Amino acid sequence: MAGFLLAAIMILLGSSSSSSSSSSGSSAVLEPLFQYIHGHQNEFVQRLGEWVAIQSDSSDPAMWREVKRLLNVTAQKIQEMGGRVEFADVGTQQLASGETVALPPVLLADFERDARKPTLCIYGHVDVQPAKKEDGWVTDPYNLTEVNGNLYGRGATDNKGPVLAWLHAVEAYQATKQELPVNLKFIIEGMEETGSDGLEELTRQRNESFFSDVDYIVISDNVWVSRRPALTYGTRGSTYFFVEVKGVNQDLHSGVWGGCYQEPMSDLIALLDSLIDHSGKILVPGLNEAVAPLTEEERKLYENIHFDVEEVKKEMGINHFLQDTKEGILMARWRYPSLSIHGIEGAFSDPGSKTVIPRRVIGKFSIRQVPNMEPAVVERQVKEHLQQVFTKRKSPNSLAVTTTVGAKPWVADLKDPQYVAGRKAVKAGLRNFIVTIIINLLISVFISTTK
Ligand SMILES: CC(C)C[C@H](NC(=O)CN)C(=O)O
Repeated sequence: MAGFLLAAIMILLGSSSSSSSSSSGSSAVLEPLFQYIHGHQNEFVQRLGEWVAIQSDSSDPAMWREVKRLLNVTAQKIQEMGGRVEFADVGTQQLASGETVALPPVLLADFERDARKPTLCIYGHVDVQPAKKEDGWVTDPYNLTEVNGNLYGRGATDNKGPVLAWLHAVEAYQATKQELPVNLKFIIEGMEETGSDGLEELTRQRNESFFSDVDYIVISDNVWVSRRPALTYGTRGSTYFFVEVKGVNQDLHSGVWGGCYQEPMSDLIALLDSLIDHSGKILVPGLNEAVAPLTEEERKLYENIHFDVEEVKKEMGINHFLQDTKEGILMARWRYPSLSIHGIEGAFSDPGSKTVIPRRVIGKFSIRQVPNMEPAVVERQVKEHLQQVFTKRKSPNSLAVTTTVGAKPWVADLKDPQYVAGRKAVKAGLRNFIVTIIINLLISVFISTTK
């Protein structure tokens, strides 16, 4: 929690060092800010606990009321700090049942503007993906719990903590009567975890209004590679697949019916197994061909990235990576496509045994895509491949493949002035932070020796 807040402060201070504002990233600003943060740590964590307790699961339309509740809580906090808020309508979604429902709105907010300062727009989301204790959580996912100095709760990192960190940074500036070095705007959504329905269209519509004076957008919705600050300059895209195999019209007892007909689950397992091999290679024909080739310049970038393979192995409990080198592992995570199987709906997954043969199962997997892959092409390639495998099995069951999400990959130019400024800002913020820590240490040593 303190890490997110620190990162937010670092960015604000970093931005101030390049603006003409009288505020500066000196210890005169930092000192009261850090004191305020230190003194309100429990309150901040308690607020994060309240946010985590709101089950804002955007994958379930029945839970959208909770998504809206948290958007309201966020708006209220912004208003209490003097911000203006607007809930922008982003249309409707048709559910599998055929019913059409209104999507949770997107929260747009801003604070009083000073024309001499640059304007920073913070993007964040307050929705989460489903989480149940049975999924393997050690603690209740919706009850923020501290274990060995770390806070665990659904959405604590992705993305409630970072959104709150920004709000707490504003609170700290205001409470200590420090002038914010930038103008701030917020765009907070509640549908990110299911593909940000309506968001792209909204940003287009508001390009000439809400976004017209925005100089920089900050997306605090990613993780650092190590404990060193990191700027994300690209993310992989994603297409989410549902593979439905339907058999008879009721679940059957394996002792009574097993052996006399083709079970949907066997078809599904064969289909899922045809997607990827033991080395992580995606077996869908044509899919890897679109991947942008690795240039020497790009390869070199990976050499300097701090990522301690042995430490990560220990921390994550991974005893073997599919790649042999740090660079190979990072490239597999960032610049090559990957395919992950997430679950099977309709299959028995509770503890204990059950001898039922499910009549209908839906396999779920997703493909992370990279430049120059096109979600529409990937979708076609996967559907054709699955159909071919299914046809070869001569199964009497029925197959249906559908998709959601379809997010394109993006990669920014690291030499773009905004990234150059971002790097400088992080360095400046970090330098100021370290200087303040040293000054504080020296002061406390001086006080204790003169007592
Ligand atoms: C489009 C995806 C389903 C969204 C999801 N986003 C995040 O995790 C962002 N922190 C993802 O799985 O990438």
